[in-house]
Amino acid sequence: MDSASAVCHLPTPHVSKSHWSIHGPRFPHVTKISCPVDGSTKTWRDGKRAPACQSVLLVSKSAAEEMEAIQWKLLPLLTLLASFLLFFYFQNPSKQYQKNCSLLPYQHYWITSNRIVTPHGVISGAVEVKEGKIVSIVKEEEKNGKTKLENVIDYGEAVVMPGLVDVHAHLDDPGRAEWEGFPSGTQAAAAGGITTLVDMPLNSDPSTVSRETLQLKIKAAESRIYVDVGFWGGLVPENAFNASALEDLLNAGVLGLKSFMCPSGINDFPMTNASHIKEGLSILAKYRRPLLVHAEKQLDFESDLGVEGGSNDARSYSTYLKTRPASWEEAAIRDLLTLTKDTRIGAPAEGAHLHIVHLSDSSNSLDLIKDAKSGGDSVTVETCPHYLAFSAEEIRDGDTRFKCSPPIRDAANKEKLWEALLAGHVDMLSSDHSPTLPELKLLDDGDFLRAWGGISSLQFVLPVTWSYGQKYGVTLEQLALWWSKRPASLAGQELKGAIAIGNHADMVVWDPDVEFDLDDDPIYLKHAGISAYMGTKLSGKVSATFVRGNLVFKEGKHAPAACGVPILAK
Ligand SMILES: NC(=O)N[C@H]1NC(=O)NC1=O
Ligand SMILES: [Zn+2]
Ligand SMILES: [Zn+2]
Repeated sequence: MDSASAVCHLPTPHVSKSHWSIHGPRFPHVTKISCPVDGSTKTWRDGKRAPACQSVLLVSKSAAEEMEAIQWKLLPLLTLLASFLLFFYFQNPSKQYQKNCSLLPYQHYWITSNRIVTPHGVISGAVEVKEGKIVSIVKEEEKNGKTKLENVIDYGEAVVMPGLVDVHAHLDDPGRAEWEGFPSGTQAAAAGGITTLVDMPLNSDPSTVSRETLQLKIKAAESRIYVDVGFWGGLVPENAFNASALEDLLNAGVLGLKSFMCPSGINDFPMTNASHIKEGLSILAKYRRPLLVHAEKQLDFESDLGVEGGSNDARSYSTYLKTRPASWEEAAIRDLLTLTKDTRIGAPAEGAHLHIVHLSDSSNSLDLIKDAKSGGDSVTVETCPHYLAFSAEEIRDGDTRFKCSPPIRDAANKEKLWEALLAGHVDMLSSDHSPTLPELKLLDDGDFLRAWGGISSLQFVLPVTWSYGQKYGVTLEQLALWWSKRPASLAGQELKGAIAIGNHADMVVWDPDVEFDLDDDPIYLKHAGISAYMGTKLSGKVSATFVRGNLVFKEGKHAPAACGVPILAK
């Protein structure tokens, strides 16, 4: 080697240690090195070829030759080692990974059932899953005579449906993980057939209102989620008029924004007014992502509280109901719908979309929404299982498990809500799973006015919808539309929400005919006791849940590793 023209090829750290000393803390990809011959130092970026190294010029010719000889001797060994590792990796790309992520020993398999719910109807046949995706769907009659399937899991008469996509859950992590948390919440979701959750920006601490706070969420979710989780960002007065802050939050990957038109119950998540919401919609238009709004507007209400014939007993549900009348929902929705005219085709906020969360009032509020939709506003609305399952008349004094906002209204309202859902005026369902610590539910006092408002339901939403929907003739296709297809589309997840070729293999297997006692089953919610559903029986038992092809839940057990992924918008 001609020492005068020697170029110092930067060695990899382990090979170089005998020739180069590495100093100080190693920042990712940047290391400080020094030359032992002349003591000069440099910073070195991994993998980059360095400029001519004067230090090496001082290395004697024989030393340089020695180095080269060693390198040549090591080369075949290293090549052999590298090919062995590569061979092992490509032969077995997912075995190591899958061993803990899935309760199945393979990644290419077939699921067969007599009731597979597809966008083209319920079929008897087989779904082929490979490396996390659905690669083929074969009807029973088309299968005959074809090659024998391998790795078949036959579910017989059990229903195979797209996994549920719950666009409204409060997992409270980080900061209030003692209320719920990513591990417990996503295990409950998996046990309930939910394969994707979108986490609300409030009830965690801090609220998700900036790039930095979103990053805290993502960090808290890392390796701790059993299903896929996306995040809504908060639209609050602090960021609403700050376009660059909102864009920063949207660029960081939130799937859309969420705001409140009344106090949220969380100090660092203040309510917005119409002008904040207008600003939010104008930014969201560029991103084509939705704004979700809690639509209740406090009015100076003439309440019956304390007047003759009325009761102001805080333990009585009717007292609470009177504090949040349907007119609050109606007033908020009326305001919102003056803004959504801007979302029409050709209007200034075309591309933005407004989604009204947890509608309870099935009367005037719903009529306003219907009109806005028919006028071309980009608007959708969800309701929740608790508004479809319960009615005010049945809620016993002091049973604050049922406290939520907007409140559960009377039985006639519930009937109309079902009608609207069946007629397609309510677009989708969500859990609004919003638990807290049992002591904040004030179960002992039974004070409806002071107890935390929020229903705990995540694990039960599928059997609840099915059981209470029987009376209305709910079909499997409707369930898939309300719980999977439409919410996936709201969240911008076009590869989720349907059993279709090319989609993520997110599926739930459940038995509509099996009735079970909730108290007999393992409950994965952090505080099962505060759920209004405990102590009841439901039909429709989940037996298996697949997330991107991984069998994450089977017969009461979860896969050992939490392999859900955070979903970030691009
Ligand atoms: N902060 C929070 O979770 N609030 C929820 N609880 C509830 O009952 N309705 C809500 O919006
Ligand atoms: Zn809400
Ligand atoms: Zn909520």
